[in-house]
Amino acid sequence: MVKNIALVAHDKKKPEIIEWAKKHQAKLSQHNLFGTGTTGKLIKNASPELNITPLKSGPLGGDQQLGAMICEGKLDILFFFTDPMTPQPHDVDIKALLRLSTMYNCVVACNLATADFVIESPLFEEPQVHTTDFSEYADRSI
Ligand SMILES: O=C(CO)COP(=O)(O)O
Repeated sequence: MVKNIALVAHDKKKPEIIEWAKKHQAKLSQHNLFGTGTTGKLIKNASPELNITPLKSGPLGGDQQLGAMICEGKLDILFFFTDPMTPQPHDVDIKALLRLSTMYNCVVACNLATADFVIESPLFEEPQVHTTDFSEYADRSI
């Protein structure tokens, strides 16, 4: 089952996601890949066989673009290697992206250990089954 997958990393975590993507390129290459600008470019340089659709750089709106994809049901998995030790100028966008991921039951891996669990899971190849039950938000316009 082909999935839409995003690859994103903060600057200090970029070497980690580049290596991780290279290690898992055989699996990742079976799916539709998206990346925030800088992360996507660096992964593609290191693993040219990974066809990554580039979005804006994170601080220029890339996180927001991914959030919009999640709202529209167009993203299945978000691999987002975050840096918990460095303040980010677009912190509000990062929080918004992670909030929408939670809201819409998007699979999210924010570190290497979880990324390994997700990509090695038998569910990785299965159709996505988790959707959000919006009935508790019935007073909202969906
Ligand atoms: O800042 C990011 C995610 O919050 C990532 O953006 P870049 O991939 O453009 O560095």
